[in-house]
Amino acid sequence: MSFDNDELRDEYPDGTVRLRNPNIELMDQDILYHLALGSGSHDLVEMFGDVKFVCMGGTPKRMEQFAYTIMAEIGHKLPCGTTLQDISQFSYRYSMYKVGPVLSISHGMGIPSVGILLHEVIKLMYHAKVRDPVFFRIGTCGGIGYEGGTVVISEEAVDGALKNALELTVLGKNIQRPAKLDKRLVRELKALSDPEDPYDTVTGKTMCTYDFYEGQGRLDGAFCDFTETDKMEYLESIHKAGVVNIEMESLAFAALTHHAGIKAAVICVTLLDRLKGDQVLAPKEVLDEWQQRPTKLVCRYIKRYLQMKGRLSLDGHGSICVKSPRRFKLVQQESETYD
Ligand SMILES: O=P(O)(O)O[C@@H]1C[C@H](O)[C@@H](CO)O1
Ligand SMILES: O=c1cc[nH]c(=O)[nH]1
Repeated sequence: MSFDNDELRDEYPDGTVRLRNPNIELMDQDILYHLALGSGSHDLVEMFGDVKFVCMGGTPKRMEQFAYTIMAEIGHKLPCGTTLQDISQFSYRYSMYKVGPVLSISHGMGIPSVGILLHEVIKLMYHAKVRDPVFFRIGTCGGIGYEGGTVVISEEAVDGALKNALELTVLGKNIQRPAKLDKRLVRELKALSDPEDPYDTVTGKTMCTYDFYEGQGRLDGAFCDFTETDKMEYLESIHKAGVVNIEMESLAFAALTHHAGIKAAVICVTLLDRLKGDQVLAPKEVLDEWQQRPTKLVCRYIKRYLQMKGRLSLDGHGSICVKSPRRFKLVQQESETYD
């Protein structure tokens, strides 16, 4: 596993997530309000200490489906007659599912929503003493020059003015956080795309906006003060600058994970080519199938990682096995923890 931000990796050599906030360890307890969890009320090490992958996406449904998909892929078994529990159900904000070493969490729409979640999930990683977690955003986007159904792995995130940083107003002053993503992770994910996949998987710059309509140059919002010519000039200019897709979370996702020294990637599927239109016209069943595509890539990455770590392998009969340093058993037979 590599890190682009080597400075941070040197600073925190044991791989645990350290907070850039001295106040937290002085507090009696830390209430992760929007997750319905707390360091005083829950044994976060026991509950989350084995987490390795944190996968986020906009909707609770997508992330519940992802949790069931990854469960089947890694052969994780639930006790008979049980279903996955939404751990953050009583926050009434986000949904969170845990499947072995994988957390699947909905982040809602836009930078403020994903930003609040990232603060609390990064603190959760810290309280749980998780080592070297990898964060993924599994999302949807508008393509720039790419048809609907194309998978885009972000090389970096830029704002609507092509700035590669998240701007925040803190105590009345504007601060900027670089919105960097892990380059090696981009290459590893791209290498996991299969030539047999019936769609393209591409890499490039992702533009992140604060709005779906005017902010993304749409002509079909409730308001529009520009012409179609203005819109096309803008979209062509960002296309020329290397932007391949537009969505609404990557800037905060890249900036906050980078600031915490956490390796992260953004993988989205395009719902339309914005050079050809504004409205999302694909039927619901098609949209549902497209949304599975980034998920497949992330599943391949997680399975590959677990196989390389010797925690997941195929036995002589083609069944998935989960190994631990102390034991090796068929996961089909019982529920597993990854230690
Ligand atoms: O992960 P999702 O599908 O929520 O990402 C994009 C960006 C906005 O949140 C939303 C707009 O439709 O879709
Ligand atoms: O065009 C689109 C489609 C999905 N999400 C966005 O933010 N924009």
